[in-house]
Amino acid sequence: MILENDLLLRAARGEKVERTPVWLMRQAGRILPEYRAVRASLSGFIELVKTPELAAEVTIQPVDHLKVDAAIIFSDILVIPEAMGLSYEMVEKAGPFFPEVITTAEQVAKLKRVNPEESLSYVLEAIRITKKELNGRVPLIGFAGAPWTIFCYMVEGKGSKTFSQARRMLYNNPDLSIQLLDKITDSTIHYLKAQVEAGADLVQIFDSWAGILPPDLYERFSLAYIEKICDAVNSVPVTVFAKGAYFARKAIGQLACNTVGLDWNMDIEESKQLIGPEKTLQGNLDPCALYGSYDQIKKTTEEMLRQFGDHPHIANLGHGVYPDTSPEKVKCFIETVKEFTSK
Ligand SMILES: Cc1c2[nH]c(c1CCC(=O)O)Cc1[nH]c(c(CCC(=O)O)c1C)Cc1[nH]c(c(CCC(=O)O)c1C)Cc1[nH]c(c(C)c1CCC(=O)O)C2
Repeated sequence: MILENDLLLRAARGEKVERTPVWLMRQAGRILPEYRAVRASLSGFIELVKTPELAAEVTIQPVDHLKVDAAIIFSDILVIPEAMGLSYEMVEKAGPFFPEVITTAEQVAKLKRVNPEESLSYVLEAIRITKKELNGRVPLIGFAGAPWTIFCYMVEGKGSKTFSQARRMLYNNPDLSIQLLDKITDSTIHYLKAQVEAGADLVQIFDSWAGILPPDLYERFSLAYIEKICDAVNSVPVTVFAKGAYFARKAIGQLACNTVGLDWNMDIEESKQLIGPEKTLQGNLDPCALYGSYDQIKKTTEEMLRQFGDHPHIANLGHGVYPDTSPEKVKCFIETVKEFTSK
């Protein structure tokens, strides 16, 4: 299908664009009253993720209400561990929780190789419905967690500031760690390819816990697996967002991806130098900047855009939008990007 607005895809491929495309990580979610209304009618987050018609509806809400240049499929990175046999719960105000965590080789051996058409058919169906309802208005982004970030949740069992159980396994049992990372990587590749077949126009890999590893362990236990995914998924543009991995920017620039996501700690000029001219950069306004006044938001957004200059760029925040951000402030960010870069 021909897209009416394909700015995101052209920018990802490094082509010249009339203006910078803009979307927000976590745009489909609690910032929108329309999302909260759908969510309130259900027993929980996981039910929403598993009901394709409703997942498609909340995926499209930010396109209608915020006028972003892309939709991102409403799902979670944790659907992969669940499809491998490790189910999760989403505890209100606390986040994900896995009743069983991985500690032994027997458990890793028992994990299933994901067949997305079976165990993740609800995501694929949500993608098909979304594509149909978007009707070419904007591209649809698919996604998955990076193997290391998924490993963190499967070993730790919940969110953590340090993920010390997950990091501990890398030191105490590197062989088992590798077996688990291999299995996650294999399933993730199948899953992302299935998303593309279902209609995803670009895919993003979220390595949310990249920043907690020392550089050498990051190369061995995370980047090596992201590299396999980038090599395998080559029919649509790929974005790698490794939060906190400022030490790995040069190596990330060597991956077979199109776009590199920057978090708000990463200096833009330095990132351009390290990552090089071949990659589009995505990001990286501090999500907290959206708590400022309209004038402040406009000023900090314009300053960010000036720093990216004419380097291929997709405007976004440096991480997901915080749930208590006003949608009007989000709109101010989006409109500033559109106005400032159309000049
Ligand atoms: C680490 C991670 C997770 N999930 C995700 C990541 C990587 C990105 C990141 O670093 O933030 C990815 C994710 N999760 C969600 C999306 C939807 C698409 C989008 O709009 O970006 C995406 C891309 C929905 C969600 N995922 C979650 C919610 C909130 C649950 C709700 O609405 O009830 C949403 C909308 C829950 C979730 N899911 C996860 C956590 C830690 C939490 C709890 C924290 C929180 O509540 O925000 C795991």
